[in-house]
Amino acid sequence: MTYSIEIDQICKTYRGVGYEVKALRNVSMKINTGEMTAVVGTSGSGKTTLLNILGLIDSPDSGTYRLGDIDTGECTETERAGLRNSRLGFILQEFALIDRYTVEQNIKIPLLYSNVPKREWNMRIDAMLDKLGIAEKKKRRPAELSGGQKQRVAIARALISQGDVILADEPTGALDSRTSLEIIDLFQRIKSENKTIVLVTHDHDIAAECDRILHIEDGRLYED
Ligand SMILES: Nc1ncnc2c1ncn2[C@@H]1O[C@H](COP(=O)(O)OP(=O)(O)OP(=O)(O)O)[C@@H](O)[C@H]1O
Repeated sequence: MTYSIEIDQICKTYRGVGYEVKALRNVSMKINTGEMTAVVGTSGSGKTTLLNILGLIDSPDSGTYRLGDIDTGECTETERAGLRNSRLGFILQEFALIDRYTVEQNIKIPLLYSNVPKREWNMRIDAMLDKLGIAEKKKRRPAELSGGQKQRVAIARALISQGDVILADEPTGALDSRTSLEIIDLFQRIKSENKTIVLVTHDHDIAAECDRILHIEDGRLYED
């Protein structure tokens, strides 16, 4: 059986002059394709560190991480960048949109680093805008959008390269509770297209909408 994500005995320690922080301690988990998993934990417990490792932004000190059938520890930096662009979609804290770009330009960014032929870009962007219900905002800039609309743009940007694993850091953190639930509904729709979603959240109501809840405490992972 191949899991979408399989990590085994991952450790990560941050070291500097006079300090050492064990951010992840022997973390193991398997996530199936099409599962929506919440990672919850208090501030400083290791959630972002885990997400950065899953996103191939950072590497563990020890342990293995398989993305589908690929052992990422065996990959070169170029191969990791290739996986980031083709397999993964990121939704970062506070949307992380570029203010001076329009909605369309923001969504286009991952395509610049992908293998998607240029002639397909406009069609893909329009289809994605339609799907997320923000087609009329195409030429607007982030400052002209509501929080929920900004988050939809961030989700569109994460989905545009058609990666199969979506990693989201506090995707509802900046939204009121009604808009948060709308965004979670959207995730559930995305999930039904066989995407694997891992989201970090402080919000237990949001976590409760996921298929699984993983808790991190002081760098250790527990499942409900
Ligand atoms: N670059 C770094 N250098 C040193 N220590 C770090 C670094 N990044 C994170 N840490 C430490 O590692 C631990 C885990 O941090 P991490 O950002 O993963 O937590 P988190 O659960 O995402 O927290 P929050 O919910 O506040 O974002 C914390 O103690 C943090 O201070």
